[in-house]
Amino acid sequence: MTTGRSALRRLMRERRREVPPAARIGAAGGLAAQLLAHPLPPGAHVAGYWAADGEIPLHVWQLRLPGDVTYCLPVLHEDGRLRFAPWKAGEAVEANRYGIPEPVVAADALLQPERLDLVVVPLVGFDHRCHRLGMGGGWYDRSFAFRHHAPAPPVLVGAAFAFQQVVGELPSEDWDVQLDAVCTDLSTVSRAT
Ligand SMILES: Nc1nc2c(c(=O)[nH]1)N(C=O)[C@@H](CNc1ccc(C(=O)N[C@@H](CCC(=O)O)C(=O)O)cc1)CN2
Ligand SMILES: Nc1ncnc2c1ncn2[C@@H]1O[C@H](COP(=O)(O)OP(=O)(O)OP(=O)(O)O)[C@@H](O)[C@H]1O
Repeated sequence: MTTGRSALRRLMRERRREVPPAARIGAAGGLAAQLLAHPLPPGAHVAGYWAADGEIPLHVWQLRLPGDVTYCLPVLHEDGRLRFAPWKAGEAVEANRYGIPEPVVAADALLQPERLDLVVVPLVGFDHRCHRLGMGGGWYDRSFAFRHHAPAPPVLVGAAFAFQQVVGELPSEDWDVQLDAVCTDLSTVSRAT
């Protein structure tokens, strides 16, 4: 069902980009409230993303995180798996090959995906089973493939506008990593256990 996936991806990306600025800012606040309901261990390492292509923004959540939490952003790595770099507002970033800013840090400051407690995962579409349709690079699926056989942490929580939930079920592939939950501006959908 590769065609189904690419047509849906195009449609959802268009809808995401069409959200007016005021609605986008309001949605970021609603999303933050949903995300903050997830308990974090003391000194947690969490990953967000730098919103691009109309994605729901994470800045409100980032600003409201407890002071002992380390916020990280994804960094593309040549082995096809993401690394995560601690990042605070104002620190240096550089556009990656997709034009998405990523922190400029020394290699030894990068964290492996396994090191994180909570990962907020960008997505294009999701369904009631917490299956995810991403941008099509397979980055999150490769990086968190270990979650097929291992329990959380990291807890994987998708972030989306409520309208990104599809009716019915997404066509899925063997490699798709199911999310533990998806938070939207309006509510949280949890994976059936
Ligand atoms: N904000 C954000 N950061 C992220 C992701 C994401 O979805 N959102 N990723 C989630 O995996 C990774 C990057 N994956 C991406 C995969 C494809 C495209 C993309 O725009 N593709 C273009 C054409 C490809 C190209 O230019 O080579 C397109 O589809 O139009 C962007 C990011 C890591 N960082
Ligand atoms: N665990 C894996 N091992 C090897 N290749 C993988 C794995 N997971 C995904 N891929 C590859 O990644 C490609 C893209 O996958 P898919 O279309 O599901 O990406 P996506 O989840 O939408 O993207 P992203 O995570 O970048 O947002 C697939 O064609 C597949 O070949």
